[in-house]
Amino acid sequence: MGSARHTVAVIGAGKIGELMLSGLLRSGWPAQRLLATARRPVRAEELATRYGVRVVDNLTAVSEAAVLAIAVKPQDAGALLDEIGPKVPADKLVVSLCAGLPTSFFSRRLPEGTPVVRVMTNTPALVDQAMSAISAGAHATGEHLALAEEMFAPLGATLRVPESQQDAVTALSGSGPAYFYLLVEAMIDAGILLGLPRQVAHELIVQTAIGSAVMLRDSGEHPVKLREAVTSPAGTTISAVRELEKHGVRAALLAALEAARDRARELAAQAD
Ligand SMILES: NC(=O)C1=CN([C@@H]2O[C@H](COP(=O)(O)OP(=O)(O)OC[C@H]3O[C@@H](n4cnc5c(N)ncnc54)[C@H](O)[C@@H]3O)[C@@H](O)[C@H]2O)C=CC1
Ligand SMILES: O=C(O)[C@@H]1CCC=N1
Repeated sequence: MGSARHTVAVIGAGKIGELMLSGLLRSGWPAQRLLATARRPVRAEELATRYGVRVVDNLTAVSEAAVLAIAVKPQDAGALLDEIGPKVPADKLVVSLCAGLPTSFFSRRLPEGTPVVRVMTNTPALVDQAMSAISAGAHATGEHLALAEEMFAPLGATLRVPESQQDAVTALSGSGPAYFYLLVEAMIDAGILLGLPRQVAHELIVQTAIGSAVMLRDSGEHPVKLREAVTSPAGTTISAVRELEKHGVRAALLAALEAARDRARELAAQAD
C-alpha cells in the first residue's frame, strides 16, 4: 500500500474518530484525503465545518477511500458490516479501533483476502500523546502495519503487539486515562477535605501528575525507585502509603483491569 496520503475514511466519527481526524490534520494529512461518516446530519455538519473534510455516506466512503478506519462502538459494528462488508473491495485496508472485537470478526464479514489491522488508541490523542497498540490480522502485511503506524504515530506513541494481547492492552492503555482522571479527581477532593480551595488543589495535583508522568517516561527509573525517593523514613508519604495498602488500592487496580479485560471479551462475544 505504500506511503501516506492515501484517502482515509473514518467510519463513525464520534469521540475517537474525531480525535483521529484532528490528529491526522495536525500532522499535515491533507483534508481532501480524509473522509468521515456520521449517523446524524447535525454531527456530519459539525465535522465538515470544524475540519473541512467531506462527510459522506458509508458506501461512498468505502468506494473512495483506500483505508477504512472503523470507529463505531463494538455494539454497532455488526450492523455496519452488514451494510458495507460485502461492498468492500479486497484491496482496501480495514483498520478497526473497536474495543474487544478480534480482526476475525471483520474478516468473516469482508471479502476473502481483505487486510485488517486492529488498533487500540486512547484519548490523549487530543494532545498528540496517545498510546496506540497495533496488531496485524489475517492478510495484513508489514506494509499495512507500517501504514497504520504512519496514521497513528502523529497522535503519540505506537507499539506493535500480538493480537492476542489486545484485550489486555485495552484494559491498560485504552481505558487507562480514565483511571488516572479518577485518581486525580479523588486527590482533588482530598485537598478539599484538607481545607484547600478547589482551584489550588486542582493546580497542585495536575502539575504533580504531569511532573510524575514526565519522570516516569524520562528518568529511566522503575516506579518503585521513584516512589522510594519520595518516601522519607517516619515521614508523611509512608503514612499515606499505609492507608492505600490498607484500603486495597493495589488489589483494586488488579481487579479493575481484569474486569476491563473481561468486558472486552464480553463485547466480542455479544457482537458475534
Ligand atoms: N473513547 C475511548 O477512549 C476509546 C474508544 N475506543 C473505541 O472506539 C470506538 C468508538 O468509541 P467512541 O468514539 O468513544 O464512541 P462514540 O459513540 O463517540 O462514536 C461512535 C460513532 O459512531 C457512529 N455510528 C454508529 N454506527 C454508525 C454507522 N452505521 N454509520 C456511521 N456512523 C455510525 C455513532 O453515531 C457515533 O458518533 C469504540 O469501538 C471504542 O471501543 C478505543 C479506544 C479508546
Ligand atoms: O470504555 C470503552 O469501552 C472504550 C474502549 C477503551 C476506552 N474506552
